[in-house]
Amino acid sequence: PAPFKSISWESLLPDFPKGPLCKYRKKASFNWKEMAVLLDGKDIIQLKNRIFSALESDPLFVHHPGEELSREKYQELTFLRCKRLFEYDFLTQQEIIENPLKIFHMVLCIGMYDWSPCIQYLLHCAVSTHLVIRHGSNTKGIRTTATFDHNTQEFIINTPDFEAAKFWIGNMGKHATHAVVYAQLYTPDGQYQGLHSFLVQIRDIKTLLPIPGVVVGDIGKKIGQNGLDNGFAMFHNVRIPKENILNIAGDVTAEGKYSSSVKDVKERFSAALGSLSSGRTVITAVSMTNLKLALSIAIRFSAVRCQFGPTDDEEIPVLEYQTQQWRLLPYLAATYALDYFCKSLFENLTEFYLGLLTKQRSQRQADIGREIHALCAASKPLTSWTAQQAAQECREACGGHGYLAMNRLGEIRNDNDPNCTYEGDNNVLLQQTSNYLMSWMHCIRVPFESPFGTINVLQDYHHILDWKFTAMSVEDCMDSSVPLAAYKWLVCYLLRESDLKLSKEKQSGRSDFEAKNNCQVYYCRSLAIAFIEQTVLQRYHDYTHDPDIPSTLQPVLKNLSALYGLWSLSKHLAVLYQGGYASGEQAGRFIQNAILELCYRLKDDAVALVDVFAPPDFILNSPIGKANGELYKNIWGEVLQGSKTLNRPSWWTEFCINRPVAGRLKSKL
Ligand SMILES: CCCCCCCCCCCCCCCCCCCCCCCC(=O)SCCNC(=O)CCNC(=O)[C@H](O)C(C)(C)COP(=O)(O)OP(=O)(O)OC[C@H]1O[C@@H](n2cnc3c(N)ncnc32)[C@H](O)[C@@H]1OP(=O)(O)O
Ligand SMILES: Cc1cc2nc3c(=O)[nH]c(=O)nc-3n(C[C@H](O)[C@H](O)[C@H](O)COP(=O)(O)OP(=O)(O)OC[C@H]3O[C@@H](n4cnc5c(N)ncnc54)[C@H](O)[C@@H]3O)c2cc1C
Repeated sequence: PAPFKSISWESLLPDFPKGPLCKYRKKASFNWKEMAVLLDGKDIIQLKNRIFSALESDPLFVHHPGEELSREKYQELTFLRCKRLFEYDFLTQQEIIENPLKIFHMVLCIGMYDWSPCIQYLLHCAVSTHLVIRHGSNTKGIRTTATFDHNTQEFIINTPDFEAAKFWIGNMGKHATHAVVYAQLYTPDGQYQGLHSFLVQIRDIKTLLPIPGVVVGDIGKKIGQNGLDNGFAMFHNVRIPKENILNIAGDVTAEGKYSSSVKDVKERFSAALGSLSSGRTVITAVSMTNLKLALSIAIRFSAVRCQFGPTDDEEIPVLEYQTQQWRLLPYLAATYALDYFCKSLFENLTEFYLGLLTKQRSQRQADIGREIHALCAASKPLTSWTAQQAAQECREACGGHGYLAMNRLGEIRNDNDPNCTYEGDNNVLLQQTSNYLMSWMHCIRVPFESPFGTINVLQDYHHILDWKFTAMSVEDCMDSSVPLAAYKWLVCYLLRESDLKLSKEKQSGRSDFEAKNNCQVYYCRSLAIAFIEQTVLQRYHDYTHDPDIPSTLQPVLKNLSALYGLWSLSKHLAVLYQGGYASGEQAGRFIQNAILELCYRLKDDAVALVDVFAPPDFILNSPIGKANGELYKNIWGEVLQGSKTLNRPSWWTEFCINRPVAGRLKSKL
């Protein structure tokens, strides 16, 4: 990040309008602008400002308060906005090469406005990764085939039946003309060669009508993201040129012989699916961004909305209540920890991609691929579920106003929901992470490390299993080193227990498949979750305790780190006791009291902490979340903009004239 002193705050981060939120802003222990510059740096803040102001000034992105768009209209508008994003072309190639993290910020800025155009745009950009890949979770079981015909030098793509249809595919419902189709490859000798991807034209580029042999259409209304057109497709012996195989995993010669630099079918499978890691990393960040949106709204609301008070004539902001603090502030801490984690994961991903681009074939490159896969297969579940729970908590934390669609919490919740499912169902993905961790069990006795160091904790496995909770007071628990130590024990313990359970299952005669199935709940699933929480906390703890962090910001950052760690850990208290890490009444009580104390200490910083990451009002688009904190004026302003707010309903005669005759239709039997 750029150094603090060289920056002009006025141009980069303008002050917020005066209003009811000033009271809390004045109480903050730190300067929110200094924090924003520390976390993002001047360059990224400028990029964000550029994108936000382009969207705000563009009539195509204007909001339509009080207006219900039909799905067809919303899809059309989304497509126009997506086209406009291509016209803006916010980043030059040079900028991306110099700082790939800018792609990440660009995507999230657009998504803060609306995920539908953002994802549509991403999917168009990412056509080279995977527009279509579908047999649900079990990708090995995809039944679409690609058979090479060496007489015509074409692949024949075929969907055997309706159940094998591609379904859910983004952009495919109405407008995609080409798709990347994953299919099982067969060579003319009848040999099966595994999963490969192919570029297939599905619609005519001039008329948008389907190509002969392709049945393609829209799957219908979804719970959220309705600007996006998700579709289905079936292929009836559709012929595509030989060059359309995307030869990541292997290729076919003109004579129909299969060749691949990766000999092992299993490795080819991983290579074919490797691109999914980028999607999962992006979705981790998308979910974290939803946390930012939901919390910006709920915390600003809570700082202004007053209910009850110590005396009859004094009402206090609901943020002053312990419950409200405990419901919201741990999610605020999670947002900071996950934001940092997302950036670091993206950097890991960039290293992986650079290796791919420079055709690295080293062991390290392969290990990076495995580690990234294990990390994002658990970070996507962690972050999407955290955002899901937070969106609901924020909705309720804003009371009735949270349920008003104009305040956007419902949209955030519904648009976040599929993050738990697409690019791999969360529960299915967690198994990938636990498989990876279990695979390290055989190395436990020799020195080992992973490229990003996330499994290095296992080097001290035997020693860590003897650790105990040693804090002697609440004050002792106020640093993230305490939950971090507990997490290290938890990961080692759950790894040992999962391994033991698997061995027992196998010893009792169960097949490998059955044995694994019987270890899912309370063992492997908990292991994967504990591992990713520990990794997020480790990275955030290291960051917040770095001596280079300005002393003006370090106390609040350390509080956030401690709160995130303790709050996440508190969900595992039963296992900490069960496994003997904690004992007696005090341990649990210290953790609970430390959480409450940290919430209390952070409450006066909460508004400033959301000011750091909240997008401008136009982007946040929530009257109760506006930066001026004028809750009631903002709500009224929006309510009165509805074109029919004060109108008599078109069906008024049904009420006033055609009155019901009570009991007229009652059964006479
Ligand atoms: C300068 C350079 C800068 C570069 C920067 C990079 C920038 C990148 C930006 C890119 C943007 C990307 C855009 C994405 C847009 C995202 C926006 C959101 C839009 C969402 C749209 C939704 C799209 C979809 O949903 S697509 C469909 C996705 N479908 C799935 O995910 C299916 C889920 N199922 C699976 O993935 C698999 O089948 C799985 C994992 C369940 C495997 O099950 P199975 O039991 O059959 O196999 P295993 O025996 O467990 O595995 C065998 C072996 O393979 C390894 N492996 C599996 N997957 C992977 C992988 N992805 N990567 C690596 N390795 C993998 C597995 O670990 C096993 O290995 P072993 O060693 O044998 O254990
Ligand atoms: C909004 C949206 C957009 C999408 N866009 C695309 C797209 O562009 N391209 C694309 O290809 N796909 C897309 N998808 C599909 C998506 O990738 C799949 O829905 C996802 O991978 C989950 O697969 P599934 O629906 O078959 O669920 P299933 O696998 O049928 O899962 C059903 C339930 O069974 C459980 N389950 C399954 N297997 C196991 C197991 N082994 N152990 C324990 N539990 C298990 C799951 O946890 C889940 O709760 C999209 C989905 C959505 C919701």
